[in-house]
Amino acid sequence: MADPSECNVKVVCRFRPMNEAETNRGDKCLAQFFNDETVNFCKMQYSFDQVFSPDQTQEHVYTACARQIICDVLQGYNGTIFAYGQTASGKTHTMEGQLNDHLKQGILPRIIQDIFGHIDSMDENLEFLIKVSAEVQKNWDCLNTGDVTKTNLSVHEDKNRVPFVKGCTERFVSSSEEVMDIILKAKVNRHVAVTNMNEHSSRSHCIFMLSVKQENKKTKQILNGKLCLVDLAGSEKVSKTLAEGSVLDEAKNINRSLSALCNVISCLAEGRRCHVPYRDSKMTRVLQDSLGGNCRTTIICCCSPSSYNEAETRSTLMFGQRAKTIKNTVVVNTDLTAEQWQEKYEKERRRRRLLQSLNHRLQEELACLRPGNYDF
Ligand SMILES: Nc1ncnc2c1ncn2[C@@H]1O[C@H](COP(=O)(O)OP(=O)(O)OP(=O)(O)O)[C@@H](O)[C@H]1O
Repeated sequence: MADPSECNVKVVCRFRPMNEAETNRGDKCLAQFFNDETVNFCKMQYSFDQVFSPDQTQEHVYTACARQIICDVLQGYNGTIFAYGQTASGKTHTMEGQLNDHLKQGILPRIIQDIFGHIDSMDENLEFLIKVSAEVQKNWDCLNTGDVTKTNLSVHEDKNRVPFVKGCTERFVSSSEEVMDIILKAKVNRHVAVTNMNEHSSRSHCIFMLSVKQENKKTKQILNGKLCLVDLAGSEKVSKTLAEGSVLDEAKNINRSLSALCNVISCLAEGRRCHVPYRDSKMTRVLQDSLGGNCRTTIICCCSPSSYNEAETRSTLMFGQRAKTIKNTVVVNTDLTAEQWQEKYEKERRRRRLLQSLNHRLQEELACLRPGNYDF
């Protein structure tokens, strides 16, 4: 088993192009790009692990910030990619894109195809068990075809204290086509759920999980990698959405969970790890392992270059700057084989014997030092 290693959360920033409405309105483009790591927005400079200007392709973004995660997951690490930014800043474009268009597809379909491509070319002694699940804001279970409006699934912790959504449907899959089919159905379910709940807002967080368990038939070694792809709801101010009534309540709810996310990030960035407020929202609880846990995490800050969105873009860039300082400690998730358990047992036995003899020597020393036993 690999030793734990500390790695920074990787934070990248992607600017979308000015859109037609912004150009027609005469908005100014406030972003200037100098190199791959720096952007100048409204006369302030921001540095990231990588900066993507509007002309950079989906393929480029995928290769630069997502491809590595496939190796991580297949080596038994957990990996998360999440997109943060205001509405229409390009989160869904980046995470999903146009699912069936080879050039315009985003990270999710590319990762799925590459994972299965890697598996096909790997050692034939390896046996894989892959399952997927998807959930959205209010913990709707998107893969549940029987009752799509089943809401408010609760968050529990597994034996390793890792939170998970209890009762969320998981599907075993055997090909990238099967996963894509499931994703398309999940999108329809999500739409039906939104309509049934009479919520006309498209704002919601969407979390897609893929677990890969692999067993080496020769060595019996088992590795468990988990991939989590998150498309967060837009982080704009509620007043800008012109929402009213139940939509306004929902918008406030979403903003509460995003503000819980910001509080968690601030806390981790300042190194205050003992009281991280993960429990302030279900979304931060579900993402607990990705934020400050056992996970290689990439955050994609999606931004609009337009002067109309200046405040939101600044706030997204500041969010990214804070998140850059977070460090996660990652370990390979492995189930031990019988021999490894035996080895671990023997090692613990040797350690126990050593501690017992040390304890014995210290007891003797203590007895000698007790009053009246000094031998000057
Ligand atoms: N980098 C880009 N290049 C070209 N078009 C883009 C880019 N980013 C976003 N767009 C376009 O901008 C529009 C809004 O993008 P998208 O729907 O991805 O935003 P979003 O942040 O997911 O919004 P919401 O929070 O409302 O879901 C879409 O039409 C999308 O195709």
